[in-house]
Amino acid sequence: MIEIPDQFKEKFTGLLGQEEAGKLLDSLAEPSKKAYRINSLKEGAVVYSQEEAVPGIPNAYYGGVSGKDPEWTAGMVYSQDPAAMFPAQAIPVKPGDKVLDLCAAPGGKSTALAQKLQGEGLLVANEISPSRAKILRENLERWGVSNAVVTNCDSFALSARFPGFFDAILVDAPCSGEGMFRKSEDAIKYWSQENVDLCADRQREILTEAVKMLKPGGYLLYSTCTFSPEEDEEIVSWLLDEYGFKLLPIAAEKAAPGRPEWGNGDASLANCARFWPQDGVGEGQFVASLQKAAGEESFAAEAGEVFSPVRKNKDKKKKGKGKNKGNRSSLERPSKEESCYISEAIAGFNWPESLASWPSQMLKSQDHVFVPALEPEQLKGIKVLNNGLELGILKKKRFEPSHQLAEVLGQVDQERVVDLTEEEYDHYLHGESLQVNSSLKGFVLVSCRGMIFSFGKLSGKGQLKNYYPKGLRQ
Ligand SMILES: C[S@@+](CC[C@H](N)C(=O)[O-])C[C@H]1O[C@@H](n2cnc3c(N)ncnc32)[C@H](O)[C@@H]1O
Repeated sequence: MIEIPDQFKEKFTGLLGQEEAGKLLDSLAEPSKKAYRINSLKEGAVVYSQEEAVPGIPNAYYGGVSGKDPEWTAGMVYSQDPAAMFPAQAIPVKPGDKVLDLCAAPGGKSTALAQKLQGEGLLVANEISPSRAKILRENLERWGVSNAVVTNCDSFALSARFPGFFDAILVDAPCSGEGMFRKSEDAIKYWSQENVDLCADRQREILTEAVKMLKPGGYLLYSTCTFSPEEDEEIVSWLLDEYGFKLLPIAAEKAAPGRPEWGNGDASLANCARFWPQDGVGEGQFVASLQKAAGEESFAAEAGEVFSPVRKNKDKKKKGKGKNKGNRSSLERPSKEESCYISEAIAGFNWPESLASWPSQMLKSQDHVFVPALEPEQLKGIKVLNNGLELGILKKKRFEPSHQLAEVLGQVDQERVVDLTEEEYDHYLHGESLQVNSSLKGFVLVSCRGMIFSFGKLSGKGQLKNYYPKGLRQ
């Protein structure tokens, strides 16, 4: 391991005292903690040990997972630092809410937020880096999320489109990464006080835009994986002073409280949660759960723009004329003939309840057919990687269902499934076609140990054509 910088040691000895700083530095020489979450949107038994639960996080356990296992390819599990599970757990989100994850890649927190929404409402998952946004999209796809919009832009572009729009916003800010010292040599190599200060400036910049997008009374969750007060208590103090937020307590038994004296002295800063590696939960993490004052003028109302997500709450579904009808003039609906190809190709599959009305919601953009999570008009000027559920692609007089659809259909029991042996599964992941024992014909879902991870196409004589995406093959 690379040597921890002396300036870091001195800084934290000054802040924590000799004894506590000694514990922190000793813990940085220990191996990092591995853990994983089980996807409650899908059913299935995972083989990994569930002996040691991560305290305070439902369906989360200590232990490693492999990206080659069906548990992973079928989106049953997500590998995540246990302390990093707390931000998404702490933010109050319920099905039907409109939620923004502003700095979202690779998607640990977005997948957890999608679980809380249970397919109802909207998740906008944004990432500024194009390569990381692609990974974010893949992770949400694997998780079987159909009510998310994955965007690739900066916070300014988003705030211009979504004033006063969101019920809850998670800002897991880019930071100096001191809490990642055990996991990443780069975090140590590039650490400097100058970088800490630069990160703090960028965090204020990102949060300024986040605040504009939050409804009055909405929730803001701010988190970092760093220890420096400049990026933690000082930022939260600024939010309290500048915007009148209220700090909410966080249920995290093993976390240490925030340090009011490291910020503006406001006693409520103790409501923040600090995870230190020496506490034994996981890596370093800082979490602050805030609520915006209610009754403030809504930016959305001022701007005269109030949009709704396409997916409604189950109990709020409108019968007859849909509210979203009529504002899609610029978008095409598949023709009758195309709708027939689509229905034919995907007949016989069971759909999650939240997507029950997909046939009346689908739209076409060139050859791509999708069920939007948000009216596309609202996303003008924003780089969108995915809006809702990509159903598939229209080819000459036929339709090919998408990989995302396979992962979404994996949420519910299916009859049109071919379950592969572990050996067959390995071949399928490589991209090979297989001879299997099945009399089914046409598109089928492909699983291993009962976990659906792909589409395939059967010839009727047991020849299974491989539809596992080329970019994901291993
Ligand atoms: C701590 S990571 C996010 C981890 C993620 N929330 C998760 O749980 O998987 C911070 C992310 O913010 C991104 N980022 C950096 N500057 C940004 C900006 N101005 N707006 C949005 N995202 C930004 C980084 O590329 C990085 O992916």
